[in-house]
Amino acid sequence: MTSDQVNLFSNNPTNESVTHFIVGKVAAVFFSSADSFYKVLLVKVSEQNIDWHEDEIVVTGNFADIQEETTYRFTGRSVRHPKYGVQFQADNYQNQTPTSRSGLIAYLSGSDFQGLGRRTAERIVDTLGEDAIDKILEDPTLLKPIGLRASVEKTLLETLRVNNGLEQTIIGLNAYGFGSRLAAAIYARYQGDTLNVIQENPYRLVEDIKGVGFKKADQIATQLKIDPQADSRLKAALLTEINEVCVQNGDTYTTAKPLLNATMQLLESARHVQIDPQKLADQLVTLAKENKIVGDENRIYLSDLYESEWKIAEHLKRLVEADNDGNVTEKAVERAIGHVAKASHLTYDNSQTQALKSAITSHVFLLTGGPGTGKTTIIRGLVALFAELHDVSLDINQYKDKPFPILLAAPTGRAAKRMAETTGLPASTIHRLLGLTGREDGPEEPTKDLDGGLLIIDEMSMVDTTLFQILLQAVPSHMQVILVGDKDQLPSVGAGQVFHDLLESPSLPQIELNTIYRQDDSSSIIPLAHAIKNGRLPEDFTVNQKDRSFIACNAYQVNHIVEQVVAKAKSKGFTSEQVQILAPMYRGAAGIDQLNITVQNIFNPLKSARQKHLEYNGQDFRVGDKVLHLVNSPEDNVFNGDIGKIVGIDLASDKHNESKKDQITIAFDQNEVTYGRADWNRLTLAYSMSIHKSQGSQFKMVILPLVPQFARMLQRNLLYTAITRAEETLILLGDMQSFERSVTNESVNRQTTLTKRLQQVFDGDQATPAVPDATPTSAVASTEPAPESESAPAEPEAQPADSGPHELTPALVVAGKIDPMIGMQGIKPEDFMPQA
Ligand SMILES: Nc1ncnc2c1ncn2[C@@H]1O[C@H](COP(=O)(O)OP(=O)(O)OP(=O)(O)O)[C@@H](O)[C@H]1O
Repeated sequence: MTSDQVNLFSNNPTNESVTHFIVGKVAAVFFSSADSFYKVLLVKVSEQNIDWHEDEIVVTGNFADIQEETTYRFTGRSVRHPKYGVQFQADNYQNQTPTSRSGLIAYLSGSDFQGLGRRTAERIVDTLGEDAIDKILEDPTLLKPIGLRASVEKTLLETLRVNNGLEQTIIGLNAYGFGSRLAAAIYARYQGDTLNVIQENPYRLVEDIKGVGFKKADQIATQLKIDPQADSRLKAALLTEINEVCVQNGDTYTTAKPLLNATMQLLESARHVQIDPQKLADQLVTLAKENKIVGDENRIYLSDLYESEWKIAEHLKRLVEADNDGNVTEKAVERAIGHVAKASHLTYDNSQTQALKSAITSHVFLLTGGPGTGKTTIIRGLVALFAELHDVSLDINQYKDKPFPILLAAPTGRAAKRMAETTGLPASTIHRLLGLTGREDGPEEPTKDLDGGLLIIDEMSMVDTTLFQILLQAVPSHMQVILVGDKDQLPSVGAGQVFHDLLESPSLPQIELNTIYRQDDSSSIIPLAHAIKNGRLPEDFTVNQKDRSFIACNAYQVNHIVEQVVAKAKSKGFTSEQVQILAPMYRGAAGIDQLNITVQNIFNPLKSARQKHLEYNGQDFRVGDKVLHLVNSPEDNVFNGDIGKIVGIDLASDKHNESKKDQITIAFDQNEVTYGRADWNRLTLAYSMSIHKSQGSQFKMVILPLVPQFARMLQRNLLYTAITRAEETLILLGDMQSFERSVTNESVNRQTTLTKRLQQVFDGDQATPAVPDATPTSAVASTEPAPESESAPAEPEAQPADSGPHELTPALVVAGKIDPMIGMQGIKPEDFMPQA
């Protein structure tokens, strides 16, 4: 028994030195959690030391692979459940393999081991002794002298491994410090090989298991005394840092110098060792050879992002050049636009008319424009136009057993909801449209194939490279695709600046709407947005308007002013859902964290010491709090950025709390979700939130502090995105210089190569990047059959339209089409050594 198994003394109220246990056969598994090892079992008790006088007992705990009708030894403690009475809460368990001669013979000749009779079982025990099972597991060749039939020997080994190995694996994973969720994920990946894999190369976990970072793997490696200069360690650190750089900056590639510098720092600080720079440079090249990264000129990409950019370009070319022009004449389009304008009582201006015409006759079309310029109006118009020109009904009741021919989608739940409201038609998140969970690892995810004639994506600026590639892959060639967004908003959270890059391409038809229509109600927020977009603050910026005001203050005054403004808003009837504080950073006197506490105490103060509340991570959660969900949880139908309200808090100590665990229940628009402690890191108070998290949402009143402390973040697109979240009232606070700085600080473009790929693919210029000595390759699959050669098989021809997933290019690098070493030649340690 490992030390992990004896971890319950402290829970034993009566006798500090006794390990409580139950031995018994599992009669039934009452409950088995889908995403962890948690199970509730009914056990027929054969032995125990907990003063239990009944035949059966309910045992709960984290168990990997419990077999019914198998005997286990559970260690833990008995607890009294308010509803179900006494249960045994197991901290650990072990398959109870019999150790006496007769027990062992009975076990081996029992129903678990097909084809093994009593006589053979006796022979095994007589030959190998009473610890036969351990010996066999250690060295299966010991069975040879017994002379078992091959199939019997195989079953015997497999069963012994299942019965005895899994618990050991889970115990081993626990010893490495993995909790139930991660242990389940790791076991699911490596099965019976789990501990071997970890012992051999714990750094594999970084690549294979989401949620295991370099530092965790490095800790295990230290435990295992793995050499800090080991290749596997250097490679894992390099991959971690490429990811980090791309995630942090939103770039799709990096270059050798910053990458190698950051990696060096990670490697040296984590284990206090000096790393040989030449070895690190060598491993970068090895990673390229292993197709995990790609070098192109001086750029270094993760293979997935590299391929995604190429594939986006190729899919767009496939769509643009698809042979799907119906017989819609220009005249018919003009006539239909007239009908639609009349029905909506609008006179479209020139660029709007042009947008409608172009969009409805293009295979792919991009529409951008600031707030109030008519993007939604055009989406509505296009839906009506499409319906008229293709003679389809917009009555969703007529599509009970067939798909609706127009697909509307947006990157977030809130944006999709707005789209549905403004069009009166079904709209969904892109993830839901594609049947994705949001936990996808890479661009190779299988998705649903889309069905219909027209796809409109709103809030396109929020769509990242990977998601866009997955989306395009699912679009059949006959489908028209219209991408709508505001190019001046912040780019996606994930890598890339897809909408920006697409708009840079002359090969994609596009229109920018510039005339502002939503001004009739004397809104001054929209003109402010347009002024900011054009790089200036209006003259009247500090003059209070009906719908916006500016309050000059420093960082240390922000909190107090927000307090006053929110208290006043509350007294005027504003609810916490309607008032949103936005800020660029979490820390500091004017940061999100501090403002959350302040505003929480106005909208939802703790009224008495006896009121239920739970503290977590410096936040105090109370019933009635507005909270933000931070990750995608498709199993609960809640997604990153969803805002909800706490409707219940259950404390473990509550008399009536059957779960005996601390829990928070939150009502979202769509459903209620209960979070156990392990999931609280998915939540944060949402009275104040980051501008990035607010993308795709709008609020009646927005309060925005900008102070010099946020200097690092102050950029034009950040300010622009923040103020365009305000529907009716905008309160700006801070100092003029910070606002001026934001406006003049033109947003820095991310490092991406999508525009370049579009140009290369559309121009048919798919030649090898110009690198001396690089193996000559064709960078992307051409739609023309590739010349046959011995080494590279002929490229399959482009798939015919609408034939399932649109996988034009096989994994480029993997298929040997791209030399992963391009750009890697000649990388020398001095290229990335810190400057003296
Ligand atoms: N040609 C037009 N004539 C009159 N009103 C118009 C015209 N185009 C748009 N509008 C009106 O202007 C307002 C803003 O338009 P719309 O909501 O389509 O803009 P938007 O670009 O989607 O704005 P946002 O991005 O802020 O949601 C709406 O009330 C709309 O009816």
